[in-house]
This record gives sequence, C-alpha cells and structure tokens, in this order.
Amino acid sequence: MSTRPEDATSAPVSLADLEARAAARRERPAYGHDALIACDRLVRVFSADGVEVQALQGLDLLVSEGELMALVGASGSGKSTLMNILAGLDVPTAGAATVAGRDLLTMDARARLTYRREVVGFVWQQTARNLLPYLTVLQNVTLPMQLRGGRRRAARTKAAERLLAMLSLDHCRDRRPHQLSGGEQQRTAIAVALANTPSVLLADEPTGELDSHTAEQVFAAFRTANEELGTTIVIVTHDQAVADEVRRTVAIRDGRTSSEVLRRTERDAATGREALVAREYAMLDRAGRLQLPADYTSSLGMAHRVLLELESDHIGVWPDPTADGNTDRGAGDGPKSGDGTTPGDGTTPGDGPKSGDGTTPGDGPKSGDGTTT
Ligand SMILES: Nc1ncnc2c1ncn2[C@@H]1O[C@H](COP(=O)(O)OP(=O)(O)OP(=O)(O)O)[C@@H](O)[C@H]1O
Repeated sequence: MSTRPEDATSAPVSLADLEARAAARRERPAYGHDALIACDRLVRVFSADGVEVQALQGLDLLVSEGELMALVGASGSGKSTLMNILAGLDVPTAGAATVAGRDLLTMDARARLTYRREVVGFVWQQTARNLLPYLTVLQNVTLPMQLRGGRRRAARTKAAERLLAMLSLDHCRDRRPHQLSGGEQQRTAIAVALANTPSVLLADEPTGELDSHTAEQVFAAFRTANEELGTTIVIVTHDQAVADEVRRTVAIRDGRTSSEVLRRTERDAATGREALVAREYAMLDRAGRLQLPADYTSSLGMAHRVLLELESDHIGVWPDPTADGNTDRGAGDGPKSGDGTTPGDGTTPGDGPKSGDGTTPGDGPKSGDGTTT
C-alpha cells in the first residue's frame, strides 16, 4: 500500500519538539566526517570572454581511506576541474572540500605548497608533466623528498630504491625518461608521486597514451601501491578496462556525480562459483536531487514532470499521465497496483529489487539487468 505524504497525520509541533530536532541535527556527525576526501556541493565557475561556464555544479563525493576508485564521464563533464581542485592547483568557487583534514578552500599559499608536497601525489597523462627529462629515474624519485627536506641523502636513496623495487623498476634506476618505455615512464611517475608517502594519489588519464597490455601493467602498479602502502587512489579514466578493475566507479555528468557502479565478488549458492557482480546506483545528492539515467527516461518518454509514489520500501517514478502521448491514463490516476505499471511486474526500468531472493533492498536490479558482469 502506498503512503502519500499527505496521508501523514500532521500533529501540532511544539517549541520543545523543534528544540529537540535542532539539537539532534547539531549532534549528527558532519557530512563526510569519516571520509578521507569529502566534496560537499562543490561549485566551480569559469569566466571566459564574458561567458560563464559552470564546470562543477554542486558536486558531492566521498572517498574513504584506502579506496582505489575510478572517475568516469564524458568530455567536458568536469573531471579535470575536480582533479585540479583535489590536487590543490585550483580553488572552488563555492561549496566545501577537504582532503585528509585539509580544507581546500581556506588554505593559504604556504599551506597549499605543503599540501601538494606531502598530502597528495599526482600522475598526469603526459609524461613531460610527470618527470624531469634530464634526471635519472632515481633522481626523479628522490627530488620530491629533497624538496620536502628532513631526510639525509642515503635515506632518500634507500626509500626511492624501495619504491622502484615495489613497482618492478630496479632495472631503470639510472636511466633517463627518454630511455624508458611508455609503461615504465608512467610507473616511474607513480613512484615519484609516492615519494613523500602521500595520503592520496590522483591520476588523470594515466593510461591514456598506452596500449592495452601496457595500460594493464600501469594499473597493476596503482593496485600494488594501494595494497602495499594503503594509499587512497583516485583515477580519472576513459579506459573501460581500468574502470572495470576497481571496486567503485563514479560517473560525473554535467558537473555532478550522477551514478556509481559498485563491484563485489559473490558466490553462487547453487554452483559455489565466484563471480564479480557489478551494480549501478543513482546518486541522491544532499538536496534530495536524483539524476535518472537518460536512456531510462527517454525510453519511457519522461520529460519535465514525472509522477512519484512513496511505497513502504521504494519510490516509484512514472511518466506524467497528463503529458502529450500519455492521454490514455487520466490525470491523478497514479500507478495502481495490479494495473501493469507497478514495479516488479517487469514493465518498469530496472524492475526494482526482487523480493525473496535473500538480498536486502538496495541491492538493486538482479542479473540480467545489463549491469552484471
Ligand atoms: N580554465 C577554464 N576556463 C574556462 N572554461 C573551462 C576551464 N577549464 C574547464 N573549463 C570548462 O569547464 C567544463 C569542464 O571541463 P573539464 O576539463 O573539467 O572536463 P573533463 O570532464 O575533464 O573533460 P575531458 O575528458 O575532455 O578532459 C568544460 O565545459 C570546459 O570547457
């Protein structure tokens, strides 16, 4: 049975009730309080030739310590803008962003420099941006340690050699970047980015210029860093193979996080076989906004206005029955159960969670929905 908002009994609210609500809100932990990266309604507006471009339009993103995740999105969706902000190279117009407890909006120039040297490491697509051509691999890796200061030369060399060994680059130690393959250059870039043991490693299209086999090796280096050093890693990528390899892929659309794919290994109860199952989730932002996938809405002719119905365990979304082309159903008819439009009857997108399958609500659509790999 549906529970419409107007069904709720509206008892008078006393001043004491309001005070209790306000106190409960104050005591609630802040948004993203336990995340390593927390972006809260992040906005970045660029002005060029008198025209304003809203590159980020209230983007929310939380990344936990120790995660290895990918960011994907069409060209112009705002990925690089976000990465530049997280790297401390750009400042958002509005919103809030913290990384490892550093407030990215209020840092002064000095704090920003320390942040870039010690808290984040980055790997860019272009090798020229990652490595100094006239230094050897070992010198490239020890340079950030030297700039940070505090360690003797022998300790720096030892730490750099450990990183090179971890990333299978020992043989490249004394070579210059032009004497390395594309994959070795990017793995060296990872070693440089890890030199000062940052909390977060950011990578913008790190496999963009590599063939698939080499890209695999570079991705393996990120995984090694994540597993052996516990570094939190965020990779912007167009490479579906990379996106498929991580447990969490966040999609950015029009300057906001729009959907997430979470992957986990599940064992088939009947066969005992393990399989990687991927599920796509839509993101509900802090203002309660939800971006429905464009292919879902267009397949049902949804535009501008949709009908919502609150059920005990889900919310139904239906095309506006009063819109042109939907005149067969009267205004306000709403989706009645048993009329063939109720979720679960196989006619709604995604078909909703199935009952009796032993999974909890929120598990999302089951195999056969196109998201299972
Ligand atoms: N410095 C700038 N001045 C003006 N507009 C900018 C600037 N940087 C980015 N933009 C605009 O902001 C939007 C987001 O750009 P961004 O580079 O973040 O997208 P992206 O998702 O990284 O794209 P791509 O995958 O092509 O690199 C685009 O419309 C872009 O033109």
